[in-house]
Amino acid sequence: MHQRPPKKFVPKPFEYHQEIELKIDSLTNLGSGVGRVDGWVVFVPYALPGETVITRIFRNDKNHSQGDLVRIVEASPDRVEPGCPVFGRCGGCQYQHLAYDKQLAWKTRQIRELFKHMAGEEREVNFCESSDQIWNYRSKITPHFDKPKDGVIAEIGFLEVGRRNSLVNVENCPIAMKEINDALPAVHADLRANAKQFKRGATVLLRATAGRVERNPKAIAREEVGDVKFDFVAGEFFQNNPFILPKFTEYVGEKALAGGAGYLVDAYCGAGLFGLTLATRFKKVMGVEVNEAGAAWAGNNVKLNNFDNVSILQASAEAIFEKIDTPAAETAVVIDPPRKGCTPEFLEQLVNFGPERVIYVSCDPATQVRDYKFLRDSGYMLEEVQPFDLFPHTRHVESVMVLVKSV
Ligand SMILES: C[S@@+](CC[C@H](N)C(=O)[O-])C[C@H]1O[C@@H](n2cnc3c(N)ncnc32)[C@H](O)[C@@H]1O
Repeated sequence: MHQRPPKKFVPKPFEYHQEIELKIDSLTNLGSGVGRVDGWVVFVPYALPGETVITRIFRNDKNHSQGDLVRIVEASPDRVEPGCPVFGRCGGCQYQHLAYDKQLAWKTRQIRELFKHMAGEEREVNFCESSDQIWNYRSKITPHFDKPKDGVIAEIGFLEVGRRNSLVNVENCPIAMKEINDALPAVHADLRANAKQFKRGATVLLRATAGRVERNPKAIAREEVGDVKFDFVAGEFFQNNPFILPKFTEYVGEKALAGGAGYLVDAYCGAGLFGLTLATRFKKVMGVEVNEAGAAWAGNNVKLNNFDNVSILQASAEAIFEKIDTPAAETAVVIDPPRKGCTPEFLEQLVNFGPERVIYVSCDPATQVRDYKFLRDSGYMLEEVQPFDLFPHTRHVESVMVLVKSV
């Protein structure tokens, strides 16, 4: 007898908790294994390509089903021991059980598949560039806890896989930097000792900065990339894998310069990462940031590093090109929008300005490919796609597209 199904369970094509044997042949960009039964797709998190597994179905959707991994009948040679005791329960990492070079290969392939499915193109994608450090790389974590019950905090950690309101206690996070892990037990102890003060749950910040850990989101943090210094507000955005930033910014710089541009626009500039690391190679750099505090700190970083050829504009990227007076044919534009990508208004202004090349940096390749189609249809040719693994052991990947004006 199978367990009683939830009310909304659709009983086709599988029964609730039916166990089936499945051969896994690929990985989705959410990190789930994919297998097929007579052509019907079944997603199984933590099952790897090449494996035969037993899965227990818990949901049938319109064109696929979802199952839990019950048992591995035949393991992949790429399966490795995860580095974290709560891997598989904690929602933070999806790939700790997959050999690192295969993580890179799958991230590369997933971007290739986005081009195929979203843009109808067979595209070469360069092999994903690895992070120099693949454990203890994250410079920021933000664990949560729920409202204390009877003065006791239960878990302090991250969302449990597949849940919206259940946390996994995380005492040590092997992808976070060593100083964060060194500080974590005292942070847990401190929160638990003060549990009675919390009327509700909260999120806490642990930001590694200059060899120490900052917990105040309003404090000023510092990062250095090569010999460029960045000050920013600890709770705000800064790329959180410092071990890959030198080669990441170097690549963006090399591509921005490749057509001979003397001017650089860094749209969505944050604390100024691209504009400032590349400032010495351009005659003039203009950074644009919508966040007022962010823009002020970017301006501050210009002074901190004594650049006299960089200006920072506090504005929405949508409204910058009217203010940019550099010759478009000699200007390269770096864009690095949030996950949702660029707005149509921004893209229209960009192509109306018509820079010689656009280096599009994105942490969500799906919205990036969507925006690429607009740029392609507006006369930009895709020269190269280079993923960077800013987030080892997770499903996330940073993707850089190099687009050159062709008409
Ligand atoms: C993914 S971050 C990149 C920041 C920076 N390039 C870096 O690598 O550190 C995106 C940035 O875009 C800013 N932003 C979001 N919408 C914007 C808009 N419409 N115009 C300008 N900046 C925007 C955010 O505040 C954030 O700092």
